[in-house]
Amino acid sequence: MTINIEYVILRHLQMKLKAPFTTSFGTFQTKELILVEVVDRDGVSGWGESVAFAAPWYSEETVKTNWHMLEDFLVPLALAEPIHHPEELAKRFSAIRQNNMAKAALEGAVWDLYAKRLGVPLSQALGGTKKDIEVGVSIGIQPTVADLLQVIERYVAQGYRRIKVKIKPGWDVDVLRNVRRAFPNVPLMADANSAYTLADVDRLKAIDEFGLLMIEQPLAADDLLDHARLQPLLQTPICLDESIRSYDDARKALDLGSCRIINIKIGRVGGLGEAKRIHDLCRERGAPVWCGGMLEAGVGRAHNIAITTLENFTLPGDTAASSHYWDRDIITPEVEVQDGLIRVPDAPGIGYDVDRRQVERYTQFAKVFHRTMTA
Ligand SMILES: O=C(O)CCC(=O)c1ccccc1C(=O)O
Ligand SMILES: [Mg+2]
Repeated sequence: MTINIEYVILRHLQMKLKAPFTTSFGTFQTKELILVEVVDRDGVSGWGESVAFAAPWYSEETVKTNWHMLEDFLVPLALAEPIHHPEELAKRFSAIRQNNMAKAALEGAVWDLYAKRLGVPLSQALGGTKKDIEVGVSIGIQPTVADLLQVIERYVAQGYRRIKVKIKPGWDVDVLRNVRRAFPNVPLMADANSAYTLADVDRLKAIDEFGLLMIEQPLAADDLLDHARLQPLLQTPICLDESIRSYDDARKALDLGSCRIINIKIGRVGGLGEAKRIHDLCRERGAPVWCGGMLEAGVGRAHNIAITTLENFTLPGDTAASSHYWDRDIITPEVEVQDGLIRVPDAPGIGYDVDRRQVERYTQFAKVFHRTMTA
């Protein structure tokens, strides 16, 4: 198949979160994001979403650096020549270092277009087989432990398959003890977002008694070695998030024993193609994976659902319902969770319609890039 992109529209959206979301590194009140629409000669649209945040707390990429990379480098590369397969685009992008979230946003739009042209769901185009996916929910740091227990109660009642709580020094061992006491059987994990160092090893060991599924990214975002030192000292499996930006990072982490589980975020690793390669590697190595979240709007959420249909996504991810984040999402239908499950859509491409009226409402500015006329 040949994809000829006729033009690309970048839109900058701002969406208010229903509730502030607090991690060890800061609080999110609103989400700014870039929506990528690629349109081919027949007027078929493919959609992608940049998951970079407005500020460089989680990673060095931001909404503005993504816009710059897309406008000045990536969109011109995508428009330069026909594309025969989305994987080809990722190869074209490899000349540009890092900037994975910007690359993934455009690559994801091309994957959606590719699957729509084939007339198959994106999940199927990626090789996924599941008809529904099990999901969990990530719960931010709350003002008090009582607040946290109340929030967890609500999500457990909604049927989410596992609860993730954010931790940081001073909001960790006691908090987890209280959560465990109130919910002795709930599948539970904690995400530190790099808030600790090896000097905190005793505090981290103290977490072992709560029988967590895993502890996510306790140490530095760019580290594999200290995590490899830490893992043998803990019973709790380490899951890496921030540290895994490529297939090679995943290979090295598994070789070193830096983790036993990997959180795959499509944006962080540079696209669906790389996400799938990491998934395949982890399957061969017997390491389970799950799909992380970046407070995505509907388009990014749909991509997460599609990749999660691959068989080695055996642990519930962070892809919660649209209504967990937004008063009104940008897709129809919105993503719904019933009994902790999301039904995988079977319409072509991402399988949800982009609601252009809502997109308009949230768009602050946009820019169109046309293929350069030749001959
Ligand atoms: O609900 C979500 O989308 C995931 C929430 C989450 O845990 C998160 C949110 C913002 C930045 C980093 C992370 C993370 O997984 O580390
Ligand atoms: Mg994380």
